[in-house]
Amino acid sequence: MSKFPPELIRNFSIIAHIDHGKSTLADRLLEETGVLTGKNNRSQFLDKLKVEQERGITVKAQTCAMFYTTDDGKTYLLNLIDTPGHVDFNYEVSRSLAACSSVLLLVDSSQGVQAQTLANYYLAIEQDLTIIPIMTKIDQQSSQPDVISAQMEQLLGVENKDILPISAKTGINCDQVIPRIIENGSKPSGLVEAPLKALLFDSWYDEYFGVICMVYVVDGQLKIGQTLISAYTKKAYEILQVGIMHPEQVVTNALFTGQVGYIVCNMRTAAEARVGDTLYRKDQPIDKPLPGFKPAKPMVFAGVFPLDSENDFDKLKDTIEKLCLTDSSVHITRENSGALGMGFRCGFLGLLHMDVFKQRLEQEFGTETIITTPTVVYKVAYADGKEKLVENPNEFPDSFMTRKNGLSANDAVAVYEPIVVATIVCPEKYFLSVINLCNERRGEQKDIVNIDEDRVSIHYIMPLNEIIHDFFDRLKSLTQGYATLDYEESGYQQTEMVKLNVMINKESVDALSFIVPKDQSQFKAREIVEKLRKQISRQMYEVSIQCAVGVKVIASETLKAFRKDVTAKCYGGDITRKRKLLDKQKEGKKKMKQIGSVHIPQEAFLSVFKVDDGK
Ligand SMILES: Nc1nc2c(ncn2[C@@H]2O[C@H](COP(=O)(O)OP(=O)(O)OP(=O)(O)O)[C@@H](O)[C@H]2O)c(=O)[nH]1
Repeated sequence: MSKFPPELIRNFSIIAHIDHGKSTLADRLLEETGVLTGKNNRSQFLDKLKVEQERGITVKAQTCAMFYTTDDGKTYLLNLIDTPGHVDFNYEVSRSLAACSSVLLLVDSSQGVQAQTLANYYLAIEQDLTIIPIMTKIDQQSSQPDVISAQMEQLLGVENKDILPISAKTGINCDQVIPRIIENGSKPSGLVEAPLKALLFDSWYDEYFGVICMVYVVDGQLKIGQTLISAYTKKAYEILQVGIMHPEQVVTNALFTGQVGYIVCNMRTAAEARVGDTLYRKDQPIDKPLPGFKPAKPMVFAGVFPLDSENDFDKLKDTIEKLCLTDSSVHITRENSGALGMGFRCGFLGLLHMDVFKQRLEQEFGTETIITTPTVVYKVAYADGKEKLVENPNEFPDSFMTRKNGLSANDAVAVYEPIVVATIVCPEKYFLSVINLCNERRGEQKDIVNIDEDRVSIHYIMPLNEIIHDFFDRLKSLTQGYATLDYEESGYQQTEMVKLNVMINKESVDALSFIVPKDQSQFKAREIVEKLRKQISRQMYEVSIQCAVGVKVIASETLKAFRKDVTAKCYGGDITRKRKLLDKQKEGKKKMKQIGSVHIPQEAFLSVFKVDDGK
């Protein structure tokens, strides 16, 4: 590819609330520039993963180069960097934005400004990007262009005359989008003659090429055969292939200042490609790396176990390893549970990320897995002043010491939980229900702003633990789907939590223990033992189901002894039929987990893990 001077390059992203039409607009732009032709034209080209197509959401940011020649004969290189829209993936949004100079800020002309529009807008402002406001879906009957433009003016600091109304679906005004990007968007501001500084902003694993890194050449240039150094690890890599995504890999052998493209070098694992890292040339040392990103930090942890731990563990291990090659933001360690056998402790960016991972796992793995109740990472303080991060309920202390003197070093004295600032945008008529829900979930009101006559934007400080347990679903159902949510982590705050231990016939079932606010422990304990009683069928002997905090039992149920006589319906003495039924019963037992002498069906675990606060 010829060397494009930075003034002929525009790197931009499309940012919007989920479902406001980013991918549809991206497809339009690819069509306008001839990237999508009959051969590869399918809707939403940028949404590559199967899960993305099934759920219609973008999970992983994809990038595509386009060429556009203006009336005065100048050819521009436009790099579109698609961004995911869901709250869990905010870190992907910010890392994509670091490769851009401008953003198309897209707002649905009937939905208006939503929680993620605001969150993404602030991310773009923080990074000093030029904002090109676009109002889309104007073909819709429910579209309210005047109301929504006024909202955009008020909340997004844009001028009415700059808002471009379009329909990405029918194509109205879509031909004006690229000219706007060229005229109003900023060019990259790097230094052509300076030593190379390339920002690694995305990576994935390709079965054929291995690790592929997306880079933005901030200063200088890079070429095939050069040796690059990672500013983070100081490891050296030889560039084996360089190119652009157009939309598939197209080899160019070099990338120049301001360009975005991919490199293949001898990186072995996705973990080596650290997003936010600066790559520089071995023969051109640099003073300091580019400012990095906030590293993606797992916020929600859960255990993942095969249903049949004896036979399927290796297969699960292979599948998880394979998935992690393409999604390095999942954090994996081995976990051994007395009840569920060998499995993995996995850390996710949020609940949607966990859900997407689970769905991909089931697609690849082919069978169902057990995912234990998700938990956040607690910080536990000990008497000797040390602190420990706890991501597994089993490592949570059984009790906390309240007295000041006579403590030994290992005594836990306090617990802190992660908190977030949540932004909820909803119609005013649901305002009270939303406030009640937030209060119920231990939230603390920060402020409330009227967006317009009908809608409000509500800010709450909330424990993350309350958000990960079906908060979003409850919010949606209370507001008939109208509320939108975004949240940002905001450190830790001291709290009072206890660990609930579940015991079956006095034996502790590690996989079922979980952490709850102290003042809800009684209610939660009752709920668990009742759920278990319903799910565990009667056995040959009496079974006690108990829930305890430390050694103190706070809820218990007893199942009376009983043998389910599966042959009762077989009148007469057909011994073969009777044998068959008994065999079937035995078979059924195999699908159960044995806790001591008690067989617990998978459904019992699943029912406890299923988030349901009974409201
Ligand atoms: N009527 C109409 N529908 C549109 C338009 N643009 C997008 N849509 C529809 O809106 C829905 C969401 O569009 P997407 O392009 O998938 O939205 P997105 O913002 O990429 O979604 P995420 O990637 O999940 O954030 C789809 O059903 C589109 O067909 C438009 O201009 N007019």
